[in-house]
Amino acid sequence: MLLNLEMSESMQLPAAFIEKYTKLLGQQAPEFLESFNEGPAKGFRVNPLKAQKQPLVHAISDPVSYSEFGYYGSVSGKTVDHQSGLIYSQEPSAMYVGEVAHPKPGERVLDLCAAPGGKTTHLASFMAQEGLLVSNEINRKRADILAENVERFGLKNTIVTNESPETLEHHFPEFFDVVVVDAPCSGEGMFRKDHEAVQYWTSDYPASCANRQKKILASALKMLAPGGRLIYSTCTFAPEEDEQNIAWLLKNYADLQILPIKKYAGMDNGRPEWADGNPQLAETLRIFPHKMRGEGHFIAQLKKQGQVSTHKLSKTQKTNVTKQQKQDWHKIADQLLISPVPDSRLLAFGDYLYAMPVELPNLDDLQVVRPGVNLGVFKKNRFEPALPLALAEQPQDFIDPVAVTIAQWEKYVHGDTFMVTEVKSGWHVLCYQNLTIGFGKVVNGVVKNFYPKKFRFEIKHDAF
Ligand SMILES: C[S@@+](CC[C@H](N)C(=O)[O-])C[C@H]1O[C@@H](n2cnc3c(N)ncnc32)[C@H](O)[C@@H]1O
Repeated sequence: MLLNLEMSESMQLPAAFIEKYTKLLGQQAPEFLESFNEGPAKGFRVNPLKAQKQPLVHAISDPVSYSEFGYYGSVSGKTVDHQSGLIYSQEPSAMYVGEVAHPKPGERVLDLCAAPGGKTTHLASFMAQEGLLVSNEINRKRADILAENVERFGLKNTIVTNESPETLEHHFPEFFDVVVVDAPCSGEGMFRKDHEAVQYWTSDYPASCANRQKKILASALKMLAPGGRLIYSTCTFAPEEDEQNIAWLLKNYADLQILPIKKYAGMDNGRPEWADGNPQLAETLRIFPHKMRGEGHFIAQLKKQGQVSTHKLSKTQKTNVTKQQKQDWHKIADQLLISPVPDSRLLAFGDYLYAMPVELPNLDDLQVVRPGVNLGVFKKNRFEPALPLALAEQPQDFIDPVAVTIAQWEKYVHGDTFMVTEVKSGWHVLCYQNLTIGFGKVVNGVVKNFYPKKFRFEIKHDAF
């Protein structure tokens, strides 16, 4: 018999790290340092944008008190909950960033350092598919993963860009109501999850991260509209990257003020004495792993003075599809969808067709990974619908959805064909219970499989 036990190995922390936090934390230091020998806290959020309101496989018996959508527990990627985008795996203390940001439907939101998408999917959970969420990631490979997670979550109001903050600032001057900077950091709060992260740590690392963070923050502020909010977070304990960066902002930007953050049991105030002593820094927030079930986070919320503008866009992105492309799309869309997206929001990117968010700014000269929902691909004289369209809509939005059993779902995600009865030939969305899972093309009772090869997996059933 094999026992699957999750062991936590004792961690070798750098001597300089131990010395630093012993000085900073005083009496609390032993408990803090000891917490690195425990296993990491795990959690997930449930996607409120899906018609299915509760996970079908994952238990939601252990809610995270400060998060509307969060639960403790690990996620299995090989489940219908995960494949359909109903759940997103996220370390519990990271969930408080999205809660603090809590954008409203209709707002313009920027997630500046967004991959792999934990905060983006959380922000979108509050936005009810309205307004605009620009989810940006500087690293191309990570931006692709971000786009996959955005698509799995089914986000219609979100575009994914792959830009540096310096480039982005020229496109969106004073544009956003909410800007989230979940900054690249020294990652001390990742040590338990990723033991290798310890190897990168040196005593100068936090200071070099802080320099990079200041540059990112300067760009972020150029994009923040008057009256808008900046949410800054890190998953590190280093004061250089946390309170000291906020002290720097307050000194250098007279139009910024700190907004208080609600603190739940176990959460700490920021430490003014770890920066320049400005008492307002106590309004920032710290989550420590020895005080809460989480890996640790720092969060600050700031407001830019001024009146919220009326949001007039000088130039919006116009549709660019040809008459032929429109015809090819409608041939399929009119059979599949109860209300296909208006033609004015169709955008062709090479052979791919996207549905743009409403009121999308002009995207010329930007590296865009995903300008909206990928509706499908133009093939020779025909259009093939794509998985992101299935995941962005709910079963009731489709004409003739096909209900599959769990055994058929397993075949689908493995890339196999399967049989259905009394289903008209042609394209259909496939649903397991109240979840859309993808498209299939039915030909004489056989469902041809169009689940993308890169996402396929096998469910192994234990033999008795
Ligand atoms: C802490 S991670 C973001 C995690 C993400 N917000 C989430 O919740 O899933 C920081 C991100 O910043 C990106 N990054 C690195 N250097 C950057 C820079 N100079 N400007 C902007 N982003 C940067 C990294 O590639 C990384 O994906």
